[in-house]
Amino acid sequence: EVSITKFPADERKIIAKAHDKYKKARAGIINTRHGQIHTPAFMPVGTKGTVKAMLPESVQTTGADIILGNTYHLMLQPGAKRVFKLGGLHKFMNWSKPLLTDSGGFQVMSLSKLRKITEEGVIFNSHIDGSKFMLSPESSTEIQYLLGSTITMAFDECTPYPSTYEQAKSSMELTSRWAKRSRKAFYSRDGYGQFGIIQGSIYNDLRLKSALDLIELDFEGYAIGGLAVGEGQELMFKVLDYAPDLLPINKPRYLMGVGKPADIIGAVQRGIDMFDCVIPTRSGRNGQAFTKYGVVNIRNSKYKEDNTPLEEDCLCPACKNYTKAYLHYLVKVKEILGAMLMTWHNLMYFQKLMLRIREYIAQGKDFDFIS
Ligand SMILES: CNc1nc2c(CCNCC3CCCCC3)c3nc(N)[nH]c(=O)c3cc2[nH]1
Ligand SMILES: [Zn+2]
Repeated sequence: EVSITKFPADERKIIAKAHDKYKKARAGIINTRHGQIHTPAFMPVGTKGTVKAMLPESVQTTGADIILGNTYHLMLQPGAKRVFKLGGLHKFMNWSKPLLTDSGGFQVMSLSKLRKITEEGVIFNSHIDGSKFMLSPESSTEIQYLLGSTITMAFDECTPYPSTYEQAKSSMELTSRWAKRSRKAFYSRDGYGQFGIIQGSIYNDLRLKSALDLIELDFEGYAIGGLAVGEGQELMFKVLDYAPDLLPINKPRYLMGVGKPADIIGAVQRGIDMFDCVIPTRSGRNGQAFTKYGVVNIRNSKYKEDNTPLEEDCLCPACKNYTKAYLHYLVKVKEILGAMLMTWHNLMYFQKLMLRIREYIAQGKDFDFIS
């Protein structure tokens, strides 16, 4: 029977670290209806039903087990009911592996114009044509069902940073009430799961209360929200020094919106299993390549006659068949192939990082220095 098992708890695949600094790092497998997810996992972002500039089969060759769909964009255009009628997002975008969709609240706050937060949900105007929409725990959960998400996120409010204690408290309490309604609206099926999202900003008692409220709802996994919202790495790690431990040890923990390689390594060391971030795709299109030598801004004129690959031992098409000079040229003249090759390399880089982290954990080795 395939289900979103947390980690094969009986086999305790969670490998507690010998070295006390890494005792919270763990490697595991999440079994879903659409295949396995090896954790720690990086999830590329597919904003409008596609990982920009990539074919799904290319995303697969980078090693990604799961990608993100986008509830906010897809509900506006082409509409969740239409995607459902067309066979669901997996079929629509030709991605047969796991799909995680965010609940949409975060995108509404960052993308839509006029919007109003009420107890019921968020009322907003589409950034496309200004028409009026409402996202609520019920409608968000239904939209994610219609899209066919493997992992559905509870509808939450991402508490802005900075927030006073009072602001963070009332925001977290709203998220707890919405989580209850999201859980009630979720149609549970084997191999599919719903994750709760804890809030509480930087206040540890609020983070604890949020975790207790959500643990009661027995989600298949838990996300830590309200981070990577401008607080900076130091403060984020301060919260991560305790927040993951508030969550059930045998269920997946997802840190939303993170992050750069160093952020990912630090968060894995603190017990996080899943990540999503637009950095490899968005910065790739903007000419930034992640390499073992650091970030290469390929538009820099020092590369215009550099006949060497980004990374001599990288197996991606950009490194196997092309030079920095060619990538420099393509990005400068805004050729589509430039976006494709830079994105492909960055996704490969992030997946290689996750693979090495999983290997180091499995071998009981420290993985502080890799990035
Ligand atoms: C970048 N930092 C950050 N992102 C957060 C996100 C979004 C995570 N990424 C979703 C994808 C974005 C691109 C399109 C597809 C969905 C957060 N989402 C929710 N629901 N709650 C957060 O507290 C929450 C907090 C976040 N912090
Ligand atoms: Zn490469």
